[in-house]
Amino acid sequence: MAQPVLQSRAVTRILPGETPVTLVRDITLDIEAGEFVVIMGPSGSGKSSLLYLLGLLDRPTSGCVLLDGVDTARLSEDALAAARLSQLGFVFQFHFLLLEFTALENVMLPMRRLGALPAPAQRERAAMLLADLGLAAHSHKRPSQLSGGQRQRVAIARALANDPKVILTDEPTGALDSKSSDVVRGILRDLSHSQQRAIIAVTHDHHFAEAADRQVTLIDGAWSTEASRLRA
Ligand SMILES: Nc1ncnc2c1ncn2[C@@H]1O[C@H](COP(=O)(O)OP(=O)(O)OP(=O)(O)O)[C@@H](O)[C@H]1O
Repeated sequence: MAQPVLQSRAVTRILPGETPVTLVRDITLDIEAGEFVVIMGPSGSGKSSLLYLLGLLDRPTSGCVLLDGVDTARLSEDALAAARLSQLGFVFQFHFLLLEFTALENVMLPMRRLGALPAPAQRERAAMLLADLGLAAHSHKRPSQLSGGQRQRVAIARALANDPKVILTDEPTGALDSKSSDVVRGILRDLSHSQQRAIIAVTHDHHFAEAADRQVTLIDGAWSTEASRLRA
């Protein structure tokens, strides 16, 4: 069987302090290439904390996260940043696009940071990604000239800029109307099934259950019994 693209092994994250706070405990999860996994659970159950750990934005207190079989605990901060830039894509509830840049320039940014392509190729790829997401006519607009759904599609194009294996997304439909939410869920599903990218989505949006391959649930930082049963 193929190596899972992203794995967490008994990951626990405790915030130290006078009263330590356990964000997540003993989380084991394997995510395959092309798999669309949704993480659900009540507010405060640790979903975003887990996504940050899986996205190498935070380090576990114990346990480990493996990216393509590599134990990321061994990586320096610089190496982690390089792995995030080249292998992971992020989409958050609020788009975090740079307001003074056009859609095209926003999508080019991660490519400029990585520096693997010459500028004309970066521009060409950004235009292609925007066109694939139905935004060819909007590539020279700034975020303020776009609708919420269009901005979120630009954010998805930006997440795809460096051709990541994994897309991690936190409430991608949280600020969208139901029509735009349908579009975003469909795009994420297509990215997993047609492009073989692993998609991990944290959400309260129950419509994701229909789009995803697998749903797991956190309660108080740990898998719920039901999720454990599904994993068995
Ligand atoms: N820096 C912090 N200091 C103290 N407590 C924190 C910190 N970050 C998170 N927490 C707590 O850890 C728990 C998990 O938070 P997290 O944001 O991961 O939950 P969540 O499931 O994503 O919530 P929501 O659905 O409301 O976004 C919450 O009880 C939160 O208050």
